[in-house]
Amino acid sequence: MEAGGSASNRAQEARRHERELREQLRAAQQEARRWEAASEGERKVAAQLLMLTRRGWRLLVDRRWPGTRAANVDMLLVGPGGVFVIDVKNWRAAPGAADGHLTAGRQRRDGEIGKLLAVTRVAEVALAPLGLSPVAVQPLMVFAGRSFDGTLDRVRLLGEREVGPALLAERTRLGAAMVCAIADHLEVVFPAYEGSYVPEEPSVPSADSGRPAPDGGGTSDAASGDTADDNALFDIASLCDAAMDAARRAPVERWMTFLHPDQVALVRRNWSGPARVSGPAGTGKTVVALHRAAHLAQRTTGRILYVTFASNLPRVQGTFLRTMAPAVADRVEFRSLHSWARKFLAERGIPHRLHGGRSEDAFSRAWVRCGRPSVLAALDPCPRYWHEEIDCVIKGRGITGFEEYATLRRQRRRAALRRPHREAVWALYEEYERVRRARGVHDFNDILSLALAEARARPGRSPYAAVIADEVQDLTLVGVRLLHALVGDAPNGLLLVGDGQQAVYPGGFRLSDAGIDVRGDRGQVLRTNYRNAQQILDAALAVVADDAFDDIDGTRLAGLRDVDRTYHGGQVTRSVSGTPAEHDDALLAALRARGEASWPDSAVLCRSRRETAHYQRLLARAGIPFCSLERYDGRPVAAVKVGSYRRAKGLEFKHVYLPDHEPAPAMPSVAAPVTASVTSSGMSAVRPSAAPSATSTRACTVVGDEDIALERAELSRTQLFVAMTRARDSLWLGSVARGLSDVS
Ligand SMILES: Nc1ncnc2c1ncn2[C@@H]1O[C@H](COP(=O)(O)OP(=O)(O)OP(=O)(O)O)[C@@H](O)[C@H]1O
Repeated sequence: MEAGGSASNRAQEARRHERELREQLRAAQQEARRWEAASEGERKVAAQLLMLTRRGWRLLVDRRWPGTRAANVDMLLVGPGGVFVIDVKNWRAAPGAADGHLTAGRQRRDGEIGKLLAVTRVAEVALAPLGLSPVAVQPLMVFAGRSFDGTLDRVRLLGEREVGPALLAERTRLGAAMVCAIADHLEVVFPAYEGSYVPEEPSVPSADSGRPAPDGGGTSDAASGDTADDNALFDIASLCDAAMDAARRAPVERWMTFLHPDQVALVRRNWSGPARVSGPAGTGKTVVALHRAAHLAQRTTGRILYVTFASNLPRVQGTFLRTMAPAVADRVEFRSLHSWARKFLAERGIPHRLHGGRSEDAFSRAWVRCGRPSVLAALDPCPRYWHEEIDCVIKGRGITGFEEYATLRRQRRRAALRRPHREAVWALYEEYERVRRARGVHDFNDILSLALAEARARPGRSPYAAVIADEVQDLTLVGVRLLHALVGDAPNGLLLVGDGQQAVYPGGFRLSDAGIDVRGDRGQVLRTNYRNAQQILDAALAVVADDAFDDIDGTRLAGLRDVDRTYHGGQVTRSVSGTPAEHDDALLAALRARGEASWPDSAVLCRSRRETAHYQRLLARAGIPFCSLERYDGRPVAAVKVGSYRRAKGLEFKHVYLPDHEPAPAMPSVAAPVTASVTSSGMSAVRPSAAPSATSTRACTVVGDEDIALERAELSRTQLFVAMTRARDSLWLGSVARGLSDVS
């Protein structure tokens, strides 16, 4: 009964909508008939656009092009869907768009595209001070008397029938007040011609309305002599569909259209060589990088490569770009660095065999033979530290000779290794390489080194006009060298985006080590946090306040950074439980208390993969829908996201829950043992005392060297800081009072 009732309500609503659209289109057609100087085809285009003006859009017709003597802009249209710079073509011959060329019959008309792009740029510049990103200003060519739907460069090409529905279906970008402000601004920048052909006063509809287009070139129904009412019937159906499509889709997020004018300036900047954008968490670095990618794609015909270290982030960022700049989305390639390198090697026919598991196993064997019996075990008996030393320091930096390693200043590594230690590390490294090669497998570092060697040996013509690396602090030196090799020092070629304070992997590098110079205006710092409510940012900064860090540009920065806050308030909840079981109950209670509606905007973030699996099981048992961050692609999904701190990099959520969040203890003497207890449901809840690294699932509790313990503690504080700064509105911090759980 209820379902039937709502279906009938929907049908009534659809009929009301249809009546409204029919009236709006009929009125627009009557008004368009008064455009005496226009051809019939142009009037039909105008009717479609005038119909939009009855739905909150503003249309400016026949405007002067500033800076030119005689050139004009056919139309500027501003509405919920953004700003459109419109050129109307009333060609006798049929338009075509193939192989990158615009044609009218057999004639090339590429100059028309160039002209439209040039005037669109003028509009972009004019709107930049209002904070409008170039992605929201779109060039549109409309063919009177034609049916057409295509794209060339970034220019949308539409026929007169397609234009109304296409614009109506655009997702909402601008509110009514902004539409007004932008249109007012454009009216000043693009002044009207005197004697513009839109009459001020309504006049009697002309007798010839509805006649076939005078150019006779139309092949579509539009030029076939339909009456206005027939046209209305035809158009109404597609307009209705488009309006319903648009209503179904949520508005485009504000940051996809508006930026701070300083951000727009970075997006549009001309850099003479490699550049870097840095800044604390949440200051809009990724937002700038995505707009920059779209902007460069709009400016060039080449492809843009956008890479990160994390494998899940490219999917999310690709979804964002498709939403904010669909016209250029297919020219921006989102990839994790390793997946890109493997594709590159395959394309170049370079044999490779990546096998993480067998490589791990090769290291374990090397450790047993060469590491455990050496001086290294006295410094840190846990092989993980030494595995990281090989991964992040030796192979990550592409070091192939001992002497280079012997004198290396090891970034972000605290333990002072004397020569005998370094000799022992080198012996371990050589043994690992020997075993790995014997097994015929490559590790992740090998993939990047092979790709770098190939890129340098056969540079060829880069398929990329530009390369953008996000979260660059997590790449290795070899990784950054590889990206640099793709575009070199070309103007606007390489953009590195990231924040040294958020480095969640050991080791590190300086850009100068990679031969990359970003001095002067090519190194830009963002300082305004747009993401985190103040309480959350303060709590997160307190965690790393005492941890000064080396940035990749070689400067040393204090942990407590100067950040301008835009978002006050927020909620930080600390929950301390007596046992792991009580802790997990508290997490479920907190999730339930905030309510089901909040779950799609919530994330439970965990220190390790093992803990992630534990909390996924917990939510599954509690009947709370969840989605693994490994699979999340940025599209709305009605489930709580669950994943590790590392998988959450670059992402954000309204509500973040960090169960068992305490960072690793700072001193070896207080290193906590692995704790295990049995919950009331009989489930074993095992929690390692520190966040295990990706290279080992075992948690190390025995630490020999104080500096190594301090380094580990610092890294785990950084990881916690990154996880905390994923929260926009609320942050839940759960912990177990260890003393209590140990005796239970
Ligand atoms: N100009 C702006 N106006 C309003 N919100 C903005 C603006 N710029 C960015 N934001 C918002 O700030 C949030 C953080 O942006 P972004 O993810 O780009 O920051 P980030 O510096 O890359 O963060 P992190 O380093 O922590 O990953 C985004 O959700 C976006 O909504």
